[in-house]
Amino acid sequence: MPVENDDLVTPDILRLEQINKTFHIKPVFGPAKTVKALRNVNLSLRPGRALALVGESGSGKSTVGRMIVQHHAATSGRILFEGSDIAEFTDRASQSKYRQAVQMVFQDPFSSLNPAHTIRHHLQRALRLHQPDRSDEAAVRKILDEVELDPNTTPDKYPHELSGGQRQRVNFARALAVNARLIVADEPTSMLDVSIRRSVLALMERLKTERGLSLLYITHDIATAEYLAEDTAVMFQGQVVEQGPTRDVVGAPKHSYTQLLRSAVPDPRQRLLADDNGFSKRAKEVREASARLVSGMVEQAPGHLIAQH
Ligand SMILES: Nc1ncnc2c1ncn2[C@@H]1O[C@H](COP(=O)(O)OP(=O)(O)OP(=O)(O)O)[C@@H](O)[C@H]1O
Repeated sequence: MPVENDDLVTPDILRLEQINKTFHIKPVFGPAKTVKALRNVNLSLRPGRALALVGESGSGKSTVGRMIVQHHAATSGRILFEGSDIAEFTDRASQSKYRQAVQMVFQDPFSSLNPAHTIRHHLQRALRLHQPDRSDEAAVRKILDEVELDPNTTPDKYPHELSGGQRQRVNFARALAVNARLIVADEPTSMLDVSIRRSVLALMERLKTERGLSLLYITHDIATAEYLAEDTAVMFQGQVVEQGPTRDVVGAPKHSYTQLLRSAVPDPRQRLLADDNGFSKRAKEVREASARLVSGMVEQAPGHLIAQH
């Protein structure tokens, strides 16, 4: 189907509209503080696609993820899932349906697995709750096979008996067991060995294309966006500074902060010293300019939006 038609008929699975999030911090000592973690964030994700949310530490990426899974409420703005405002999912039935449909995979693959239970227990529990007619051993084996874990040996293992990469695969298997439609993956590969990061990204890509899963892929590594995501949004200090098709945003960035992020892809041979050809000075200037309030987004090419400050 041509993309133009697809654009017309496919509604977003997820949409953030003018999201603001302010944290009020009351330390034991010293004055109370407010942190504007998100400022007027607008994002959208199509079903069966991946959106990469890219930015350095503290830019607000995880806050976006945690708001989508309702760990935090928005200070203002709306989050729409399949067209419905998630703030209106207040009764038990609609909350449970939403928590089934949207699953989060965290950076630490151990954090959401219970060390006292086998992998079979984790998956059967998820299946029993959400797909009771499919909670047998065959279903466990099929899901393990789907995430490329050995269906013969894995069910009896405990989380500590698996590698980090295998544990992360179990987390994706659990999302499949509950029949999730959207996975929010917050730095899912950053605690894994470099050698296996790519295979976990490849698994996510496969779940997207074969299962039709939608993915919000949160990462500080802009280079990996190209591998997985059709669209990319770049955040800095709580604001989206550039967004659009990944081939444009990552391939030909227009905002000076995205360009900085691209140029900062680490080169182990290069150290940022005083004689770094002005890179540090330029980086400081770009960061200062990019932190200013976004006054609007200019459409550079179809769907490719650049913040004006
Ligand atoms: N629960 C909280 N209470 C107070 N401040 C918070 C809370 N969560 C996040 N923040 C603040 O909000 C800002 C954005 O944090 P967030 O964790 O979303 O950034 P991030 O881009 O995901 O960074 P990282 O990759 O380091 O997690 C930071 O200034 C952070 O200190």
